[in-house]
Amino acid sequence: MKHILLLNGPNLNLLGTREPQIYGHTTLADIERHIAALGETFGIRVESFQSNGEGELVGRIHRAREEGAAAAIVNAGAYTHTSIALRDALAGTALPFVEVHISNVYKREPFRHHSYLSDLAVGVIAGLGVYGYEAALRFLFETEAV
Ligand SMILES: O=C(O)[C@]1(O)C[C@H](CCCOc2ccccc2)[C@@H](O)[C@H](O)C1
Repeated sequence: MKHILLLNGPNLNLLGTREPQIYGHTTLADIERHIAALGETFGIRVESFQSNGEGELVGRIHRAREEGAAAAIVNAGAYTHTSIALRDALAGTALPFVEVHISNVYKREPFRHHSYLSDLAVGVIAGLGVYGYEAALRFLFETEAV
């Protein structure tokens, strides 16, 4: 069975517990369960990983490629806006990925308007709430990226 990586960055483990006005009430565990279940209907195994550490996220990207992941869904959190290391890991492993943001970062503070990842991504989804993760998975399946 083909597999993909669902990667979530710093503070996304807090989803559903704080700032619901921005990020909603769905927990990360709920997102991971939903995406895994939907992936199964597509014949895709979804491996989920969340870390608050930049280095751990970099290492998980390396491992995904080593293990033959076909693609990734990446919400790098605030590292989106700061991390050349994550950019280099995604570029270096050539893992096709969809960048997802729950909030519409372009309606928020200017420092969230730049991403070190977007030009490497197959596509970017922002502002659709947690539905962005499902849209990313459906896109990867329908376009046979996976
Ligand atoms: O909108 C997104 O998904 C973001 O990637 C979320 C990041 C923040 C994740 C923090 O998530 C929390 C969730 C609940 C409570 C506190 C933080 C933010 O730094 C990006 O600019 C946009």
